[in-house]
Amino acid sequence: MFYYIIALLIILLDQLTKWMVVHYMKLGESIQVIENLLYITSHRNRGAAWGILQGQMWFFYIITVIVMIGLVYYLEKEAKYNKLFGISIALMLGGAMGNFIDRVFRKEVVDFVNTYIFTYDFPIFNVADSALVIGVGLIMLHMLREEREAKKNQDG
Ligand SMILES: CCC[C@@H]1OC(=O)[C@@H](C)C[C@H](C)CCCCC(=O)CCC[C@@H](CC)/C=C/C=C(\COC)CC[C@@H](O)[C@@H](O)C[C@H](O)CNC1=O
Repeated sequence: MFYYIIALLIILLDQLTKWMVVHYMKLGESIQVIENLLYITSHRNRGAAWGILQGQMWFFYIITVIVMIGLVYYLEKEAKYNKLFGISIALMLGGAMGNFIDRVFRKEVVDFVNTYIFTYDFPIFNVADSALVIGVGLIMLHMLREEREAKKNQDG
């Protein structure tokens, strides 16, 4: 149950930030936060990461529903016994849901975090994307840790 609250908090934070960008900024408007590093730019994306698959909403609905069913399944089956794994699933669940809500109600995803990493203009993303990427990263950490433990047990 605790993990669903994390997912819910991610969804609320994601939707709140997107709502503020939509209501207080014009499309394309940019606010500098840290010069040459971080800007808040009001942006919309009808695709997935890097704008791939523009407008393929049905594809996104199907993929997102499959991803969320898989995440809930793992959360119920495995993650109850492992905090790190549970939190990463919850982050991904919240992130997937955040963008899913945009795709259903807005038919596009609101993005606003505009970072220039080493002058490369990284695609503009949002809280939901960050939760997804952090969740993916934590899952990899969890798998590495499990592998190391398994090896240690094997070596005796
Ligand atoms: C983060 C997943 C993208 C997110 O997937 C989702 O919603 C999921 C739940 C549903 C998708 C239809 C299915 C996964 C597609 C996988 C994918 O796309 C490859 C992901 C690579 C990833 C490594 C894990 C890199 C990171 C990229 C970015 C995020 O950097 C922080 C750039 C984000 C900007 O292009 C922004 O415009 C995107 C826009 O907000 C819509 N977001 C999505 O489609």
